[in-house]
Amino acid sequence: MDTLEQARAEIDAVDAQLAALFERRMAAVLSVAQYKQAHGLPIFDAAREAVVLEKAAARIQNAALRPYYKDHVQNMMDVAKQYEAEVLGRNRAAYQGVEGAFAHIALRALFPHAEAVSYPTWDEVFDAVSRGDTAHGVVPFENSHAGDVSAVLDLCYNHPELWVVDVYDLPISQNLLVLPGTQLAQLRHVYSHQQAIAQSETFLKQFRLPATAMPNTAMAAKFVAESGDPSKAAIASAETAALYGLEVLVPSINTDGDNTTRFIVLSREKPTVGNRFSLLFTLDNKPGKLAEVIQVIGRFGYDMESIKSRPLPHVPFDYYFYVELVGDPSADETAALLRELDHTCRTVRLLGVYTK
Ligand SMILES: O=C(O)C(=O)C[C@]1(C(=O)O)C=C[C@@H](O)C=C1
Repeated sequence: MDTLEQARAEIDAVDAQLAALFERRMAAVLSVAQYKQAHGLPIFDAAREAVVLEKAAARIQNAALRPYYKDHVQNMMDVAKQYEAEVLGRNRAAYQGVEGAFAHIALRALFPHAEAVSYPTWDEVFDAVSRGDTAHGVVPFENSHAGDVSAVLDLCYNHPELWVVDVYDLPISQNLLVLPGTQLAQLRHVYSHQQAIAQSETFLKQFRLPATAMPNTAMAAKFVAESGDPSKAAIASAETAALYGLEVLVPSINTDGDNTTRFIVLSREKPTVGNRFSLLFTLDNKPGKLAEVIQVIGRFGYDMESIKSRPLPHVPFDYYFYVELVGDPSADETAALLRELDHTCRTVRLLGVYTK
């Protein structure tokens, strides 16, 4: 046996032992999952993971191997979480913000029985779904008045492992929330999410109220409630007022009466059934390329309900495109359309399949 063969024989022997240990570990993970199910505990346990990683690092003699081993153990835990989610019926959904935020209201409507798990940023919602900590993620995609939530579209672009499996339109009514008994004349400053501020622009201008952006509307309400300061107000939903002991001083201050926010549902599982689908594509910078794509879509008979373009993350002055098409994504023509677009575009990817 030469050295290569010898080394590979050793790898095979170690892998055989690891496989048996992997099965043993997963059997223990299954017991943990069942315990968590019985006691209503979340799958993800950040404190436990930190302890597991610390113990793992301490067991490695060779310092150069330590970071690799930590990665390996983290991967094992990520796989364990996916397994746990699977056996527990994957009934967790992620959203950004705090209870009462619009994303939380949308999540409740979409998944009334799921455990709603809050994350501080959209980025972390995407990561949670990606890692399998939650089966779904609910994030805002566009607002009928303030427009696209571009950062979310960029995250979709940057997470090719995730799919959009559903959309949900939530009518948004922005209300001016104050401490009980406060009058309009007492107000000096307003706090809310940047989009809610944009949606209430006319009202804020009319009453000359400066506004400060916060990560979400519910956090703004919480901040106003905790400040105890009657010169401060928040813009948020009526549900949020009840949650934080605030009063609706002026209801529906949003400029656009039909203000609606569209939320998308993210999943790691590829959807198959729906009457709409969305694509992300990039093009070579040549004359007529975009027109060519639009022509192909038209030739296949798909009605295009939306088209957006965004700067490519990390590539200055290059762009990617998003389109939403009406049609059956499982039809043979869709596969043919994607094959043809594969030739026309630099890259093309099916992002979502859902019913509207
Ligand atoms: O110990 C647990 O709580 C587990 O679910 C097991 C495990 C692991 O694989 O070690 C997996 C997920 C948790 O976030 C922490 C640890």
